[in-house]
This record gives sequence, structure tokens and C-alpha cells, in this order.
Amino acid sequence: MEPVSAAVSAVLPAGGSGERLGGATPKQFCGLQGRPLVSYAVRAMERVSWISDIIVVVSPENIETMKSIIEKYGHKRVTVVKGGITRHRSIFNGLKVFAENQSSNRLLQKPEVVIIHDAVRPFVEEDILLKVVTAAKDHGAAGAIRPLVSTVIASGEDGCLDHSLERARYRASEMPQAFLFDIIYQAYQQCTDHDLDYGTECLHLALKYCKTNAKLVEGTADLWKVTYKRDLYAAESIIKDNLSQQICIITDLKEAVAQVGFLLHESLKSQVKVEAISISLSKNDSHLQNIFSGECYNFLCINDKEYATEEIQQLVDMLEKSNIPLLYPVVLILVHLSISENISFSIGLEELTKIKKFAREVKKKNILVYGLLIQCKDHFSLQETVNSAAALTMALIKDRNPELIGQLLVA
Ligand SMILES: Nc1ccn([C@@H]2O[C@H](COP(=O)(O)OP(=O)(O)OP(=O)(O)O)[C@@H](O)[C@H]2O)c(=O)n1
Ligand SMILES: O=C(CO)[C@H](O)[C@H](O)COP(=O)(O)O
Repeated sequence: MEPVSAAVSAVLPAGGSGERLGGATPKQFCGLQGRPLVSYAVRAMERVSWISDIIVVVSPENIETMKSIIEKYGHKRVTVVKGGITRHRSIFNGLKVFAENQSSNRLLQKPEVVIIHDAVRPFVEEDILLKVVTAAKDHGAAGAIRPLVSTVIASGEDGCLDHSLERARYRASEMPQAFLFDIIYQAYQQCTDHDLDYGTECLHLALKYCKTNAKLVEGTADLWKVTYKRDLYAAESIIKDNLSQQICIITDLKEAVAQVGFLLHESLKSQVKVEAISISLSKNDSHLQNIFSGECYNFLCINDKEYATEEIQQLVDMLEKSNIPLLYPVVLILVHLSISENISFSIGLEELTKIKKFAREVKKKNILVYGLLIQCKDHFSLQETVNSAAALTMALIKDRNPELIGQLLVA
């Protein structure tokens, strides 16, 4: 697909109260893996280099909250705008910052194409954004659609079925949508109060007021809108699933450690992408730096020392510097290796307390530390223990349970 040749900006309506979801916090501010939902939608726009300005529209009482989210997660190119009492009114307010001088916001450069995307649809990829923007350039308006899950029916005044629609002919209108700015802005300017208060479809406004038939673009299944409580659980599961796709195994150069690293690699590779590196942490390995700049959020650090304080601290420092834990919690599993005839418990209470204390400290940096003991009598029983360690590792990275940090699991 051709790169975008138009100036593009985005408006994210985030001014609702989330009545259907319930609870005191509007859904856009509910935490997913510790970060508010709205931040995921902002991040999805921000990582697209060809989107210039990102307007987030929030209700007046949430302006400060939104500003602190932007500050905390280092979001760039974002302007916060005061919302209205309905979604259409909020979107219209968002569009106005490109067209009218406002007392609280400076006038921003008017884009040729504007994307409108609900702040409560966190999984929007560059590919679909590009498709709707390109289609909007050609057709004036475009929006993502999905097949209907249920048949749409109409009931009569008596509460009985009046008629039903042929499901295959209809589609669910989703987001993102994109418009030539002048078209959608003119449409909003002509809206009646009834449109602004009861309307739910921006594409319809472009058709009604600007005779623009939007191009409909097939979207992906995860464009759905977080509406009910169960959607928050689903979104959290998707995020966890995405975060557990890759793991980096770090070993030092000792033979026994490298062997366990190799066996773990073999055992894990059918379930996740595994990067294995064998290094001396103190050398600030460049390969490790590359992994930090990638999309890896899970690290398994194997050691045969009692408690490798210095090495682990170095790893934590490197992670922190890389900014990886800013947006997602990072899982760091400290594997303690003990292969000896004498199978007596080789870690004392003092060490366990140390790990716990350390884990509590680094949790503040959004790094979840767990301990894992691989202990066996000889190299023959090693494979079985490693398989158990791999299963525990998968459970830890899939679950990312903050309550279990600092615990030592025995493989
Ligand atoms: N006055 C409003 C109402 C809604 N929205 C935003 O429009 C998007 C989609 O709306 P919806 O899912 O209906 O959100 P809520 O209105 O918050 O939910 P509910 O209808 O359950 O109260 C959300 O990002 C929501 O914050 C908005 O900006 N301003
Ligand atoms: O799907 C959409 C676009 O067509 C909107 O997200 C949807 O209409 C929002 O409406 P509501 O606030 O009533 O859920």
C-alpha cells in the first residue's frame, strides 16, 4: 500500500461516563495491566508516524486526569479538549480545535484527513488506519466494518416481532473512521440538536449533510468497543496474550548454566518465540540492548550463584533505561540453579527475604520479579525438572500476577 500523502490527525472521543460498564470510574480510565484504557488508544495513534496531532476529548472533570496520564506515560503530540454531553458533541468539540480559535486551546494545523476513533477501542493497528485514511482521501469518508454477530430485528409497539433484517446484507459499523476534514466538519456544522443528542453514526452525518457515501473497509475482530465489564476482562486477556509471545533467556558463560539455558530454550520454543543470550551482564551487551529496543517483555535470568544481586540489579537498571516497563509490566524470572548430590534446600530464609524485598522495590518500576528454583541430583533427572520449569515460566508470563512477586517457585 502507498504511504500516506495527506496531512492526517486524529480525534479520540473519551468524554463518556461508561454507564453500561458500571462502576465509579469511566471505562476509558480503567486500568489494564496497570495502565488506563485511554492510554492504549493514544499509544496506538502515537506510534503511527504519519499521524500529526492526536486530540483526546474528555469531560471537563477529567481534564487534569487525562493530562496526568499523558505526562506519566510520556505521550506525545496530544492535545486535551473539553467534551460535550453526547459522543457527537464531544467529537464536534475535538474537530473545532482545527477550525476555530478556542480560548483554552491553540488553533492546530487543519489536516486534510481526520481519523475519528473511540478511545475505548484499544487494539487498532496501523494497517487499518492506513486503509481508512486512503479510502477517505478517495471517497471523502470511510469506516471499518465487521460482519454482524446477531440478526437485527425490529419489534412492534406490542413488543412482538415486526420484521427482521437479512443478516448477510448488513454490517456492524466499527471504528476507526476517517474523513476529509472539510466534509465531516461541514456535516457537524449543519447537524440539528437531535442529530447531536441522539445520533450514533458519523458516517451517516457525512451522507446526510454532504452526500458522501463512505467507503466501507473490512476491519479486524479486535476493533470491538469496550462497553460492558466483560469487555475489560477480554481486553486484559488480549494484552496479556500479546505480552507473552516472546521471552529472552539470559545465561552467563558457565557450562552448567548454559546447558540449562539450552534445555529451557528447547522446552519453551514450541510455545513462544525464544531469544537466548549468553553474556556477562557487566559488559553491557549490545545484543541485549537490541532485545530491549524490541518487543520483549519477559526475561529469564539463569544463575548458579546463591543470589546474584549485582547482576540482577544491572539487568533491572538496563531495563529501566530502555523504557520498556513504562508501558507494560515486564516479567523477570530469576532462575536459581542447583545441581548437586545433596538435594537439601539450598536457599536460606535470608535469601528468600532478600528476593521478596528486591521484588517489592522493583515493582515500583513496573518490573515483576519471580524466583524459580531448578534443583536436581544429577544431569539425568535434569530434563524433567527443566520441563516443569518451562511450564512454570509460561504460567508466570501469561498470568503476570503482581501478588506473586518475590515468591520462589520450585520446579
Ligand atoms: N459525551 C460523550 C459520550 C461518549 N464519548 C466517548 O465515545 C466513545 C464511545 O461511546 P460509548 O461506548 O457509548 O461510551 P460511554 O458513553 O462512556 O458508555 P455508555 O453509553 O455505556 O455510558 C467512548 O470513548 C466515550 O468516552 C464522548 O467522548 N463523549
Ligand atoms: O460504532 C460506532 C460508530 O458507528 C460508535 O462507536 C458507536 O456508535 C458509539 O455509540 P454508542 O456510544 O451508542 O455505543
